Amino acid sequence: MVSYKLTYFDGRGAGEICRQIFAFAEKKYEDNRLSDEEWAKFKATGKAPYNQLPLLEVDGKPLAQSHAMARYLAREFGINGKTHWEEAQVNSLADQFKDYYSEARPYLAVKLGYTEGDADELYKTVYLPAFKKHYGFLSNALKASGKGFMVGDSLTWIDLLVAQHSADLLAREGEGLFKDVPEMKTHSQDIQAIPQIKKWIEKRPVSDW
Ligand SMILES: N[C@@H](CCC(=O)N[C@@H](CS)C(=O)NCC(=O)O)C(=O)O
Repeated sequence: MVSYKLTYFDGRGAGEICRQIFAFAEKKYEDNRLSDEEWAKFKATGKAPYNQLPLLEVDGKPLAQSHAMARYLAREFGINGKTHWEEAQVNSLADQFKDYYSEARPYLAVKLGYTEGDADELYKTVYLPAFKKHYGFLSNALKASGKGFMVGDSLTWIDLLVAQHSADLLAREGEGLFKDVPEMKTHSQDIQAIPQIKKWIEKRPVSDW
């Protein structure tokens, strides 16, 4: 049997997508959560190829970069898209999601307490334009599929990634943010109601991020 170990911090962040893929596929893995002190020691071992987390170890072999890890696991467990074309659509959305995150980062960094700044001002000038643009793209994909999924007629890992981010936004920023894209709120709620995902959300460690 293949052994999987996921090392990340004690938060959802960039580690959560792999945890949800494991949860959906009902696969066993070690959910290794490090404190900042433990991370400093781990980093010094040089085991993380790019000196960052998350890190996935498959039978002891390391793989870094959360999207590469998610793509690998999704392919292993059959939620990467039913055809090569669907897989490419999933990858396209995932790359676009990274662009959204880069644009939103100045606001998110302040809002989550990593840097100092005027969160209200950044919300108006940086975050809202990024949200409107990129959630518009996500909404277009969802409407094009017409099946409640971002791509095709079944769940892929991009649904898990987007649904968790939307759930975090709904909890943190409120429902008003989704007034022009209510279908994205429904998408998040529907994906997170999938029995394996719902079960994981109920039992996962509680964290602020
Ligand atoms: N593009 C990378 C980003 C990884 C990243 O930014 N990791 C942060 C935590 S979310 C980290 O390891 N921070 C600790 C450090 O850099 O020492 C991914 O998606 O995996």
